[in-house]
Amino acid sequence: MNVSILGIPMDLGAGRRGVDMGPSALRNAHLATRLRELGHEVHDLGDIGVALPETLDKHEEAGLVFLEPILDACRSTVGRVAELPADTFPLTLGGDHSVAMGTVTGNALRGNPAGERTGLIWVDAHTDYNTPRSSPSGNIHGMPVAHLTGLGDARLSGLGGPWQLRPEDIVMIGIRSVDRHERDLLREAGIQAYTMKEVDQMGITRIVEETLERLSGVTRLHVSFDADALDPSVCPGVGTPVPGGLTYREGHLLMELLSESGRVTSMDIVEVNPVLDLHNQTAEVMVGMAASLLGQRIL
Ligand SMILES: NC(=[NH2+])NCCC[C@H](N)C(=O)O
Ligand SMILES: [Mn+2]
Repeated sequence: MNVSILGIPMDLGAGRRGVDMGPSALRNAHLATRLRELGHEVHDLGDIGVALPETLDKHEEAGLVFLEPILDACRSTVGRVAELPADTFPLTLGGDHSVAMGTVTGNALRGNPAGERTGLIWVDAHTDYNTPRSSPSGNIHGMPVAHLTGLGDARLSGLGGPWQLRPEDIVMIGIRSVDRHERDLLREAGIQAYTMKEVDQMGITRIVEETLERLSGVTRLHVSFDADALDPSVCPGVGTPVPGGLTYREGHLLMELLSESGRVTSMDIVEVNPVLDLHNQTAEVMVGMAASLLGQRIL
């Protein structure tokens, strides 16, 4: 396959600094080499330009911290991803999870004049379904999914023009941290979320079967993988760790089964924070996850 790597070195959406170095840490963990070893043709397109917080006044507008520079980066990302050829697999590297507003929208619009439906598999400890009103922090990385479905601030929810993600086309896996008002919004939208309780009870295999069944009507499928979905013992380099996460093998099994389905058309790796990491362990684990999604097998 043809794989296009694109970095979005942005930490403006997170409460702690450091995930702007995520793309660099992932490249250092031999991302491209690992994928080439699997037989893929890999093109690294470099990084999207993102403003540095040191050059900005910390600006909060209507409950949204750093709205303007985040909007700029997401708009550039939409443009860059949407123009990629239909036969390439975009692998986008965050950055905090607010980058997903750009990557998901860009992939949904990419070579899609007929308006085919896009499915989103959100692998995360958090549902990231806050709006500026429900958010306890004002940090935009807690809000991308809400904006993708049209809630919240009109500038962020309008990144795809009239395009919006349908709540029925979203499945979340690994969830164990949801804010109080965020929970009500999720329920109202009817988004399918497999919490860690369901992961424990049902196992990853059944969850993947149900997920693919639920998303059987979509032709394009994006996986947005937040490193904090995995347990902090596996991925310590994250800004908002939550105990009780996916094991190393659960993460790989999830990627292996999705890979076998042959239906995933793009992926993000986000929230890798080298400042908080141990010898780049988190980036190395996440490179392994991408490799499993792109065909790596034990035997
Ligand atoms: N992508 C993330 N790490 N999101 C964490 C969000 C934390 C919290 N729910 C908030 O909205 O502030
Ligand atoms: Mn997230």
